[in-house]
Amino acid sequence: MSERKSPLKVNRANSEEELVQVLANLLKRCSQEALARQDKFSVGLSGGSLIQLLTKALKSGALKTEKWMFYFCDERYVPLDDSDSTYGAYKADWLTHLPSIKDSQFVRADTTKPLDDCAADYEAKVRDQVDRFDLLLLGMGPDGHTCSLFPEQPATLKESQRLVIPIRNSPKPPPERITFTLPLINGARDVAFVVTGVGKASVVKSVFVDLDKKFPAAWVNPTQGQLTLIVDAGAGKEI
Ligand SMILES: O=C1O[C@H](COP(=O)(O)O)[C@@H](O)[C@H](O)[C@H]1O
Repeated sequence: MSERKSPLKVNRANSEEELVQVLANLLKRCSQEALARQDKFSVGLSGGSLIQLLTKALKSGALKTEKWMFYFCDERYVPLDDSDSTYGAYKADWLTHLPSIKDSQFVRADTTKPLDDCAADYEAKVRDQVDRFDLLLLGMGPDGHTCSLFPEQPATLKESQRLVIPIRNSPKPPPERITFTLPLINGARDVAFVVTGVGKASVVKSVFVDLDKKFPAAWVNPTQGQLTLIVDAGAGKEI
């Protein structure tokens, strides 16, 4: 058990429609706050189940996205056109549903470089372009992993210098990835987990109520930012 640096805000949605609306409201608030401070809204994206929910939120929210820049909280080390590529998945979805978002708004990893260089190069891009992320959208697996920080690889949680690291032997395929580290994640202004499905109910309790540090997601604790949990009825069943 350890203390949160700021209170956790929990949003429980009773339907997918409601969850999408909560996500749209979060995007609206964070983008308005960011654009009142500066000329750009920096958002870190995760993959997996978040992709389609975010697409729906962006569609329903009728938000002006010209000044938004999208980064990847983690990325699979595969070619950009591989079906496992998170960038590729967003690109395919948004090309169809959100044509106003341009490819130049994605800051993607160069997976043609060797894995270590790919991570270092992505870190250099982040350091060059972002002082502090305005919003990170995170998912969580049933094993309590977030980004590509897995419970089987606890050393990744101790990283204190690098902001983006390579991952080898990921327990979830594909085995090679790059991921944001805790110093970068916990420096963000807003960090929101979007977690759905009853299969994640018990890990949601372990992470967000018990703060059980054997789960990487429990290490997410923004030092001066807001942490939000958005769950559907299934994932929120035990909290
Ligand atoms: O492999 C990954 O998994 C997590 C969780 O995905 P979900 O489908 O269970 O929501 C995701 O957040 C991460 O970006 C991805 O690389």
